[in-house]
Amino acid sequence: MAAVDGGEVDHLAGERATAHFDVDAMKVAWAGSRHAVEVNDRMARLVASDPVFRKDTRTMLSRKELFKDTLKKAAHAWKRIVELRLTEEEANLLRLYVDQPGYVDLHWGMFVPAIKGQGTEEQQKKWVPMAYKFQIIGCYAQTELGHGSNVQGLETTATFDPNTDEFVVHSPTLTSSKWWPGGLGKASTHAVVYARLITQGKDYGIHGFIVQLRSLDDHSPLPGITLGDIGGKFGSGAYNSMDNGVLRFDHVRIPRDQMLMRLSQVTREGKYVHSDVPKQLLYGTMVYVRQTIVADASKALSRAVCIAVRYSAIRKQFGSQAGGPETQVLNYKTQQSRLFPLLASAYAYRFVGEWLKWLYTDVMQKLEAKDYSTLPEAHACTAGLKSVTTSATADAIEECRKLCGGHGYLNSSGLPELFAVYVPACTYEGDNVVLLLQVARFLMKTVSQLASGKQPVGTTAYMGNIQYLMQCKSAVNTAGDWLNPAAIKEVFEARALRMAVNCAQNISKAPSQEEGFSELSPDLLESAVAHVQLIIVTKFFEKLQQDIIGHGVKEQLQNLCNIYALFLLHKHLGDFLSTGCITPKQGALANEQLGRLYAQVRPNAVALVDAFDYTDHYLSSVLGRYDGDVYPALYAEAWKDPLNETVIPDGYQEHLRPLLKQQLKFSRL
Ligand SMILES: CCCCC/C=C\C/C=C\C/C=C\CC/C=C/C(=O)SCCNC(=O)CCNC(=O)[C@H](O)C(C)(C)COP(=O)(O)OP(=O)(O)OC[C@H]1O[C@@H](n2cnc3c(N)ncnc32)[C@H](O)[C@@H]1OP(=O)(O)O
Ligand SMILES: Cc1cc2nc3c(=O)[nH]c(=O)nc-3n(C[C@H](O)[C@H](O)[C@H](O)COP(=O)(O)OP(=O)(O)OC[C@H]3O[C@@H](n4cnc5c(N)ncnc54)[C@H](O)[C@@H]3O)c2cc1C
Repeated sequence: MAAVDGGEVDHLAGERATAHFDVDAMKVAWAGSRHAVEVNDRMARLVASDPVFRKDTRTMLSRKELFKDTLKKAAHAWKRIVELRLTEEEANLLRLYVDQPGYVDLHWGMFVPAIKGQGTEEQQKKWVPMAYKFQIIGCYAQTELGHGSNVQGLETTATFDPNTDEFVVHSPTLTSSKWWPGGLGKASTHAVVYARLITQGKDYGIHGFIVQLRSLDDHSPLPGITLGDIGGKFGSGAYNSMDNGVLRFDHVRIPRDQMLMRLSQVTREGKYVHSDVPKQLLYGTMVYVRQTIVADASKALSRAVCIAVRYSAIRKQFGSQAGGPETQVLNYKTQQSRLFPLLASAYAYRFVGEWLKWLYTDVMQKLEAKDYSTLPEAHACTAGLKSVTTSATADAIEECRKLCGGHGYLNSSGLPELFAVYVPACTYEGDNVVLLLQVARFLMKTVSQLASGKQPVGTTAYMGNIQYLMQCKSAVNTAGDWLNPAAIKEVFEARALRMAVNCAQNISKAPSQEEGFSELSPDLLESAVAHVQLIIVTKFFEKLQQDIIGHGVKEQLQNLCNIYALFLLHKHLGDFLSTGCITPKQGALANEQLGRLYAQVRPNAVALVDAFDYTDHYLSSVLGRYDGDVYPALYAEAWKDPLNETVIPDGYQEHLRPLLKQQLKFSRL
């Protein structure tokens, strides 16, 4: 039981008793190993039991108070990490469970990886130990006021001066101001800055540079540097704990050896030398972070679903006859058909995230061995999965809020803040539409190479089966036939391939490839989504092939996998019908099967969210409490609001009383 701060009575005990599987074994399947369950649990409890990490009044703090609270939590987390000699794995989890975005996320998540990925060994030796000891704090300064998506359009310049062996970093225009980097506004002492490298009069495009921003003595900005926070953001609490910043350079000089030189170098004389590696490795930090964002999607989605499932089991409406009990809203078929696909998606994203981590590690090993062949696929997979999982998760959190009715709209439900903190994931680390267009570009390239006989590999291997997939017809005859993984995989592959081939054919009719791509871009987005959904479905099926232990665990995962796939089929029925992959009758059978699967999930629903093993502290929701004791908690929470500090509100004398008196006068007219 994970709820360290839950009450004595378990109002959900009845729900837990109906589960048909071993919840502890499911925790292992979810976390990836028994070790992962143990370390997650230990770090979550450590955070939950520490009063410094309280967050129940976070949404009521002013921006300044919230920021200071974030600094305090980050410093305290670091103190605990050092005192307890936590491993890197433990420290990362501790920060995750602190659950308050802050400069440390960018320091560990982007600054350090950028230096490790793009710095030479010598540069890593110099900078990484300082970063590891927090002697410096770093951020990732790429985006500018004028350009974010178009990285090649960035305007900041770094001009080499051979007289002094320095780069001169400069912001030539207002739009070249760095804008958005997290941690930049108030906390960072250093940044990895992306700027156009100019040497010997030639512009060599975007490169990374380590730039010191603030004094290590008194934290004041160094000469020539203008720094600040860019202002309040969407929602209460939420991402406002982060100091997203603005940065301008006025001819700031840095030593030549602060250019990140693993991929290309500038010599003492100012000669530009590019190593024999693809230029796109410059984007490596983004690929790394996109991969972690997919894992985060399952975390955020499972959190929202956990709240909505538990509350739906407690909440009762209608159905009372002659004083009998009312119906739990979780028993309504509409509630199930909205909620259970989200539950299934949380599991699907968890497993595809696990696979993506493996893919990323594999590609990195190949890159070390100078094999760059898998780079395009790694880019397409990270970009596509980041895009599809974050968009669906943001929508799902909002759906969970609605599934909790009016109380879901209260900050104390945890859902508004979760949404506000999560929704920028659709934009940062690459706008989701821009990233899907990258996937589409990769797909169009793969389709065009089919004609030349090149066999696609990896996640596009199915395209090699083009003769069959372009004309096959689904053999599904009964609702039960949709439980056959081969039947599902076949229609997902046929849909993805046919959509891609249709796009490629239509592009080829345009005056130019570029015009065709632009004109067809809305269709290309849908084609990219179909391909990415196929990856997620396939990886879920592959997970089921693995050794899954524990009573009933595999059966539950099979149900969830089928729900995920058939829900997508139902939602995108238009794609499957218009490409001729299935008939309307087969579509109806899929929907019939979905209803049956929902009925099988119903008695297991609460246990399936218990398997996420979240503490009440992490959930931070009165509706999602482990013990289900929702109403007293809701009632108590209301009284914590600053508005309830006085019975008569501030402003009564100036603004309410005169109004009430004036109304009296009018009523005499
Ligand atoms: C309640 C509390 C909850 C707690 C919450 C917890 C945590 C929250 C805390 C933190 C959140 C974490 C992170 C937030 C921080 C965010 C950071 C950022 O946003 S950093 C900035 C990110 N910026 C972007 O992503 C920019 C997007 N743009 C691009 O990536 C490129 O410009 C784009 C669109 C790919 C285009 O590239 P470009 O070179 O201009 O052009 P082409 O399209 O022509 O591409 C040329 C070829 O290169 C290939 N390519 C492109 N990218 C890559 C890549 N990354 N890797 C490999 N290859 C790549 C592309 O396919 C082309 O290949 P071909 O020529 O077609 O073969
Ligand atoms: C909370 C948050 C944290 C961030 N943290 C950082 C950070 O730490 N460091 C950093 O460097 N940056 C950071 N960013 C910036 C982020 O990476 C960019 O905002 C993101 O890459 C999107 O770029 P943009 O803002 O230029 O959007 P734009 O590209 O201007 O997007 C505007 C619209 O145009 C559309 N669009 C753009 N190009 C195309 C196209 N080619 N085809 C079709 N449609 C297109 C988009 O889909 C979107 O609808 C952060 C952003 C946010 C919101």
